[in-house]
Amino acid sequence: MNLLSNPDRPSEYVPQNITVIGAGAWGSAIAFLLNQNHHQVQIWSRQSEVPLSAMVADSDVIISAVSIKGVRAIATQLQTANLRPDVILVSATKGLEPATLATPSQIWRSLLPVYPLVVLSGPNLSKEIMAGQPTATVVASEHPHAAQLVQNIFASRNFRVYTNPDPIGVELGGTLKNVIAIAVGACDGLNLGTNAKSALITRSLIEIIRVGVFFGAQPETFWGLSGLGDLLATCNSSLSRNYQVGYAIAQGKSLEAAIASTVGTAEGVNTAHVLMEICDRAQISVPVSRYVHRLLRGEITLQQAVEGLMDRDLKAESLQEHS
Ligand SMILES: NC(=O)C1=CN([C@@H]2O[C@H](COP(=O)(O)OP(=O)(O)OC[C@H]3O[C@@H](n4cnc5c(N)ncnc54)[C@H](OP(=O)(O)O)[C@@H]3O)[C@@H](O)[C@H]2O)C=CC1
Ligand SMILES: O=C(CO)COP(=O)(O)O
Repeated sequence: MNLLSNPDRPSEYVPQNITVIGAGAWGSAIAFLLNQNHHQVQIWSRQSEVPLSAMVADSDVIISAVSIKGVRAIATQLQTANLRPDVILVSATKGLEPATLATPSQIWRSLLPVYPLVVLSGPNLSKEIMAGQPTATVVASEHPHAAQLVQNIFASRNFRVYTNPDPIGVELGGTLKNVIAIAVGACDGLNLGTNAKSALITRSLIEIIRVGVFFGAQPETFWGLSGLGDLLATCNSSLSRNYQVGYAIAQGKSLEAAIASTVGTAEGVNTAHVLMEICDRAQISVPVSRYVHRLLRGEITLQQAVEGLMDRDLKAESLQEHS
């Protein structure tokens, strides 16, 4: 059945098969939500005995929830798989690829351009979702019917899903806040107070928007769940792995020890490096992210980062600031 052929289908329409790629924290939470909605869900990971190409053969929807380092390998495998012609691809990764500076959706689009792609992102701490706590998210696509279909398959009493027509904006909100969560974790680890934390979060949102606009995103997207919403969630929760890394560094741990003490992937560490390359090339002013980057590279101490941010030239509170 062509899932896109009937835009007027009833909202309770249930696809036959969904494959979730990635059995980490996020892939497991996604599968949990879909199982609750009685879909036929299968999870594939590198440990699976069934080849990916065999598992996806009958899938109506394929959801990728692997970390950024796995995205290209997975999309490349799917290029030679015998996919349904009407399959919908969903990208749930929050990261940037070092070799190409690409976002996950840019990788998916370049390798599998013929299939509608939906980006799923929002304030979605997996442990809260697995505990059945109320959560909202965003599904964004240039194909409105694909976004609506993904909205319908996920929506439940505990999981409220909004559509959005700006996939790159939705994706970058979720990706770039990981760098900021490291800064805010460090801020909390140093007990710098609520004023400092609010200033960090608010000024960081401005720099996330600057980068987003460079990528062609709509500024208003970043005021929504996938921007401000995810920034607030990740910067206010010790469940966030990125926050945990910043907090551990403030406790005196090395970056290596901070990463080792964090269960799961903290994408913000890699994202900080890729983001700096993008911002250096495009001359985008991102002072908070830049100090996080210098801290992670061991170029400055945390105390120097705090002083450096506070000592910068005085300026107007403007979005249009350049370096
Ligand atoms: N956890 C959360 O609350 C949320 C996470 N995200 C994002 O989802 C992504 C995954 O996060 P999360 O599940 O938490 O991380 P985990 O560390 O728990 O899991 C990482 C997943 O990526 C897979 N993976 C890593 N490298 C490769 C590779 N080279 N090829 C194939 N698969 C690979 C792992 O497979 P394997 O087990 O075989 O190593 C595993 O399934 C990240 O981008 C994260 O930012 C987004 C929203 C919420
Ligand atoms: O993206 C997330 C919540 O929306 C998860 O954040 P962490 O990757 O920092 O745990």
